[in-house]
Amino acid sequence: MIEVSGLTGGYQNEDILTDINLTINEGEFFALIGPNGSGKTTLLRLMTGALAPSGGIIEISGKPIQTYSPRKKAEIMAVLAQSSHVEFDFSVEEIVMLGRYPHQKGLIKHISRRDKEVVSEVMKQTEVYQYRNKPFKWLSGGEKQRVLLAKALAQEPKILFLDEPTNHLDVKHTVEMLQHLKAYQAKRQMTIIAILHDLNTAALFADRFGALHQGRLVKKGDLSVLKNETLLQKVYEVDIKHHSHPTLAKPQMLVAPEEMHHSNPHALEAEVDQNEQCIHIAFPRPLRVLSNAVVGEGLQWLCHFCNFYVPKNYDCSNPADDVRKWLEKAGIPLGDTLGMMTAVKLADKAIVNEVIMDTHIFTIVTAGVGNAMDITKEHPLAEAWQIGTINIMVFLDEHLTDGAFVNAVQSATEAKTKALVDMEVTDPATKSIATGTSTDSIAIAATQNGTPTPYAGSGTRVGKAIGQSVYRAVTEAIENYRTRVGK
Ligand SMILES: Nc1ncnc2c1ncn2[C@@H]1O[C@H](COP(=O)(O)OP(=O)(O)OP(=O)(O)O)[C@@H](O)[C@H]1O
Repeated sequence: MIEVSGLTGGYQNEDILTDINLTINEGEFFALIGPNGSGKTTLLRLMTGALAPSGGIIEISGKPIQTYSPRKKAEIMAVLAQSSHVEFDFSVEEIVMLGRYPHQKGLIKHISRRDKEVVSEVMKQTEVYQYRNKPFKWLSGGEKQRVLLAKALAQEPKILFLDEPTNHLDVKHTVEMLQHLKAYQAKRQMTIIAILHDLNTAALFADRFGALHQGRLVKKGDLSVLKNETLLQKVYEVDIKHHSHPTLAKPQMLVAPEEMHHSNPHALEAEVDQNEQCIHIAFPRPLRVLSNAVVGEGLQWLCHFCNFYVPKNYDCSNPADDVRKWLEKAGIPLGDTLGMMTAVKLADKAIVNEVIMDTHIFTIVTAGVGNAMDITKEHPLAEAWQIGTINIMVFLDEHLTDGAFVNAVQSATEAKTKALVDMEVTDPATKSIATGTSTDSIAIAATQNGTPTPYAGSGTRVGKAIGQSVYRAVTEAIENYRTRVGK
């Protein structure tokens, strides 16, 4: 365990760090974060005993760092410093072997079998084994960094200090190095203290975090440190937003430069293009979208919105691939596009494009009610995937928060269901009023102009605009459908 209390220190009588108090537990991965010049390296140097503090105490396993002999320190801790320039004519293996020095006993050091085993193991772990006979100076920056990490690991330290260990490493080697370190750490209960500039990497691999700002440790704690946008904004002096990693319970940070938040005043002036196969709505700039569409699902920024017609006997074994093929054929850029499917004739579509309660809102709906369902009643589940029949796309000139997007889906769904009630659409299986159809799709797309709106439920201006627009569009689309099929 490392205990830092009341630590003050710096260079040539100038204190860089003031009153640092910190406990780092055995076996944890502690990340030091903070902007350039905030004092991270200075803190690391003080903790390793390379710099003498001007005040305060640093204890390692209950003993002040000053009481450790250099040899004892080298036995328990290893340091991978920032930009270590070793340009001697050593081979990679010789450099890594230097890490074994503290473990070699006697006046005349000799390389033991164990030394050889450890060196070869760490070279394999850091993927430098294949370069073992090469001169170190021939290696690339990233390869050198991995060799120096291997040297540090060869020391078999209890505590590993890393100053920007992923400097020079590409994405693959960054992830691999930190994964190896985590595995190694778990095996040996090694404590890692690392300066990490990349907050996303820190979020993925570190257990706890300390944020330095102008020589003070302004926050320490778990992932909540990285989720604290106000803190990060103060420390880094740039707007940082966090969002959730799509597959891991970890936050990821995104920088949002102020000057890039441009106004988008004509964003709802879309071009609508329609033929028998597809309705294509194209916006000149991307809209933020929440959707369950076949292609473009989740939260995304998209410019193109397509609703494809498919016949009732369409083979739906791979709808996303089909939509991608159709988009490619039509020359519509896949990465910018949302794609839905419907078995309803596209000519039955309804468009409501107006300003409701100060909100410019444009809703387009295709609606067939052949597979209408009452969601509250027990039903045999549909055996095969069926094509969505009420497809709703809502475009708004509003700025919705993520929560407001969810509210907007709620509002649109309530309005759809009200339309089904008023149109007396029934579930053929239960004979009760339907709440939707079995495979409905929805997209809420907003320009994100203006001040963020946190709510879009039925008690809000935006929610009411969505409700009225969707109600009218669904009603008209069902009327069109019924007129065509003669029901
Ligand atoms: N050897 C030195 N002598 C005098 N001042 C120094 C020395 N090394 C660093 N400093 C100063 O101490 C302050 C903190 O530097 P430090 O290297 O600890 O910051 P850092 O947070 O690690 O920055 P970076 O992210 O840029 O590596 C800086 O203002 C720096 O100029």
